[in-house]
Amino acid sequence: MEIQKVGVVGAGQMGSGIAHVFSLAGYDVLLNDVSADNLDKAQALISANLDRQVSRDKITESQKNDALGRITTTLKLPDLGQSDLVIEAATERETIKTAIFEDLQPHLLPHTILTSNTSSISITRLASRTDRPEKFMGFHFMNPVPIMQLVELIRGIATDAQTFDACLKVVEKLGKTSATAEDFPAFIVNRILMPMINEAIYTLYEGVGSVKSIDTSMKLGANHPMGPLELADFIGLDTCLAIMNVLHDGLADTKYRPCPLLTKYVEAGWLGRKTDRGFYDYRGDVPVPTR
Ligand SMILES: CC(=O)CC(=O)SCCNC(=O)CCNC(=O)[C@H](O)C(C)(C)COP(=O)(O)OP(=O)(O)OC[C@H]1O[C@@H](n2cnc3c(N)ncnc32)[C@H](O)[C@@H]1OP(=O)(O)O
Ligand SMILES: NC(=O)C1=CN([C@@H]2O[C@H](COP(=O)(O)OP(=O)(O)OC[C@H]3O[C@@H](n4cnc5c(N)ncnc54)[C@H](OP(=O)(O)O)[C@@H]3O)[C@@H](O)[C@H]2O)C=CC1
Repeated sequence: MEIQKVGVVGAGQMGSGIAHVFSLAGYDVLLNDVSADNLDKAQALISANLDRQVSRDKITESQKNDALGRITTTLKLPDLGQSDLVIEAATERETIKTAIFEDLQPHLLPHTILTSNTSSISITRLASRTDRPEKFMGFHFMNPVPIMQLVELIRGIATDAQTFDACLKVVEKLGKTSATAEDFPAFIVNRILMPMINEAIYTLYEGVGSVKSIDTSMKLGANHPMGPLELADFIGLDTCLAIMNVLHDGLADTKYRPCPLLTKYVEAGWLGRKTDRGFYDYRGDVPVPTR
C-alpha cells in the first residue's frame, strides 16, 4: 500500500514542521487543530520557513508553491479519516492523545496507520486504546523538523512488521534518518537529553550559575549548538515538564525528579519561546535572561 494522504493532528511547532516536510516530499497533507487561529499561524510559519529555504537556495520557488498547495487545513478531526497515515502531534498529555485516537477511530479506513509524535508517552498504552494496535507506532520527529535529520521509530508491543516497514519507507522518502527505539519512557533521545536539561535547571535553582553562565558553559565548553536552558525554552517548558513526569512515574527513580523551578515556570505560564517568556524573555529585540 502506497502512502499518499497524511493527516497531522496538532498544528503547533511540531505539527507545522511535520506538515512542511511531508508536503515538500510530495505527500498530500491535511492538518488539524482545535483552533482556527492555530491553523492560520501554522500556515504562516510553514510559508515563512519555506521562504527561508528558497532564499538559501535549498528549494525553488515552484517547489515551495507546490508544497503549500499540497497542505489543507481542517478543524474537523473526522476529515482525517481518509488518510493513509495519521501523525498525532498534539499537546504532550496522554488524555488529549487518547481522546484524539478514540474520536478518530470510527472514521478511519481499514488500512490507515496511526502514529504519535509523542516525546515520552507509552506507545503500547496509546495503541491499546485503539482498534488497531498492530497498525500503531511512535513516529518521533526532532525540533526544528525541517532541519533535524533524525526520526525515532518506536514499535509498540503489538506493532506488526508491515507497519514498521511502511514507516521506515516514509522516513527514507522524507530524506531523513531513522533510529529504532524500544517502547520505554521517553525512548532514546529524551531519556538522555531531558535529564541533562533538568540538571541544568537544578544548577540554576541551586545558584551554581546564572542562566547566561549555564548556557555559555555548555555552548562553549561542550560545543552544544544551544545552551540547555535556551533549548528548554525552544522545546517548550510544558513539554519538558511533561517528559520528566513520564520518566519519573514510568521508571520510579528519584533521579528523574522534575526540578521545582521548572514546575514554577510552567505554573506561571512562562513556557519558553511559544509564550514569549521562559528562562529568557523574548519580548524585546534580544532575549534577556529572566534569572
Ligand atoms: C523534545 C523532543 O521530543 C525531541 C527534540 O526535538 S529535542 C530538540 C532537538 N533539537 C535540538 O537539539 C536543536 C539544537 N539547536 C540547533 O541545532 C541549532 O541551534 C538550530 C538548527 C536550531 C539553529 O541553528 P543556528 O546555527 O543557530 O541558526 P541558523 O544558522 O540561523 O540556522 C541553521 C539552519 O536552521 C534553520 N532554522 C533555524 N531555526 C529554525 C526553525 N525554528 N524552524 C525551521 N528552520 C530553522 C535555518 O533556516 C538554517 O537552515 P539552513 O542550514 O538550511 O540554511
Ligand atoms: N517541542 C518539541 O521540541 C518537540 C515536541 N514533540 C512532541 O510533539 C507534540 C506537540 O508538541 P509541540 O508542537 O511542541 O506543542 P505545541 O504546544 O507547540 O502544539 C500543540 C498543538 O496541539 C493543539 N492541540 C491541543 N489539543 C488538541 C486536540 N485535541 N486536537 C488537535 N490539536 C490539539 C494545541 O492547541 P492549543 O495550544 O490551542 O491547546 C497546539 O496548537 C507533543 O507530543 C510533544 O511532546 C516531539 C518532538 C519535539
